[in-house]
Amino acid sequence: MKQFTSIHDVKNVDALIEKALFFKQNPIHSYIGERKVLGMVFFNPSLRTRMSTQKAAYNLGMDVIALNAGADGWAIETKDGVIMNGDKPEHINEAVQIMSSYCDILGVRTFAGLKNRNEDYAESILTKFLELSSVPVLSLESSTLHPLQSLTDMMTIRENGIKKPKVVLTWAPHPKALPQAVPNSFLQWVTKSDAEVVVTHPEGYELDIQFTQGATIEYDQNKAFEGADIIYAKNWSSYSAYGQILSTDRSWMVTKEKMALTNNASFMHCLPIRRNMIATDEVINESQVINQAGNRVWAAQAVLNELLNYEKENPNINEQGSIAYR
Ligand SMILES: NCCC[C@H](NC(=O)CCC(=O)O)C(=O)O
Ligand SMILES: NC(=O)OP(=O)(O)O
Repeated sequence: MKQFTSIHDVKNVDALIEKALFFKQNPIHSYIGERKVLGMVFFNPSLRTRMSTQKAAYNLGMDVIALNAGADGWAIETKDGVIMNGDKPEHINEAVQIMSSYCDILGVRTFAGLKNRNEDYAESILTKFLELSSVPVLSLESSTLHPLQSLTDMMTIRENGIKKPKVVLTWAPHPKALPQAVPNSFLQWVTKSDAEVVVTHPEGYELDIQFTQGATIEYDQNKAFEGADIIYAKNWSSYSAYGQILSTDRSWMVTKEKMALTNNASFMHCLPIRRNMIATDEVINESQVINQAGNRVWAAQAVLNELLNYEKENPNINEQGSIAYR
C-alpha cells in the first residue's frame, strides 16, 4: 500500500482487518520498521490518533517525530499564491518536501474548516501532502474521512462475531459544529461489509450520497434502533446547509431506554465523547468505547506495516531522509 487516505487505497480490506486482529494477539511480531521514522503533523488536536499510532510505530521498531503545526512549529500557510505578510511564516510547499525528507512515512491530521464545502471536500491540504511528500502519506483524519478510525471500527465490529449485524449510525446532539469525516468514513467502510446499515438523523443532516449508498436512511431514531446489534453514535454538522447546526434536540441523545430497543447492541463512538450530550453516563460506562479506542493501536500497526512493506519494495523513494537520519 503506497498511501492510506481512504478505503480506496486498500487492496484487500478483509486481510487488513485480519492483520489488525493478528497484531492484537502478536503485538511484537516483526521489526520491519527498525531505523525508520514516522513523522506525524497535526493541524488539529488529538489524543487517540497520536498516542495509538505512535505506540503502533514503536511495536514495529520505528522512531516517531510528532509536530503540532502552528503550536510547536511555525504556523503553515496552506494556500498557493498568497502574499505572506500575515502570521504564517512557513509555506506548505516547502514544509511537506522538507518534513518528508526527514521521514519514511508522513502522517497528517487536517480537519474541515466547515466554511466552504468545495474546499473541504477537495481535501486541499491532504492533496498537498500527497503531491509533495517523497514518502508514503498516512491520513490521521482529513477534512472528509478518518480511515484509521474506520478500520478500527470494522475490526471492533468483527470482534463481536455477529454474522450480518444490523449496524445503526445515529446522529446525536453536540454544542459545536463538527465535521462529517467520521460518519462519512464509517459508512465508506461498513457499507462494504456484510452488515445491514441504517443511518438515522434529523432531517437536514443527510450526508453526501456517495457515502450513504447501500445504507437505509431512517428519520425515526427509535425505529432505527429496533433489533440493532451495533449502535454507532456521532454528531456531525449539516452537509447541505454546510457546516451549520440545524438541531440541538436533546431527545436524540442515546439513553438506556433507547438501547433497550436494540438486540442488546454494543454502543460505539470514536471519542472524544461529550457525556450526557451524545449518550448518557450509563450508556458510555457499559459500552465498547475503551476496547474500540484500544484497537486503534492494532489498526494503525496493520496500516504502518503495509506502508513499510511498500517502502521496502521501493527503496529509492526517499533519497535524503532515511540515509541522512542513519
Ligand atoms: N478524531 C475524532 C473526532 C474529531 C472531531 N471531534 C471533535 O472535534 C470534538 C470536539 C468537541 O467535542 O468539542 C470530529 O468530530 O471529527
Ligand atoms: N478518535 C480519534 O481520532 O481521537 P483523537 O481525535 O483523540 O485522535
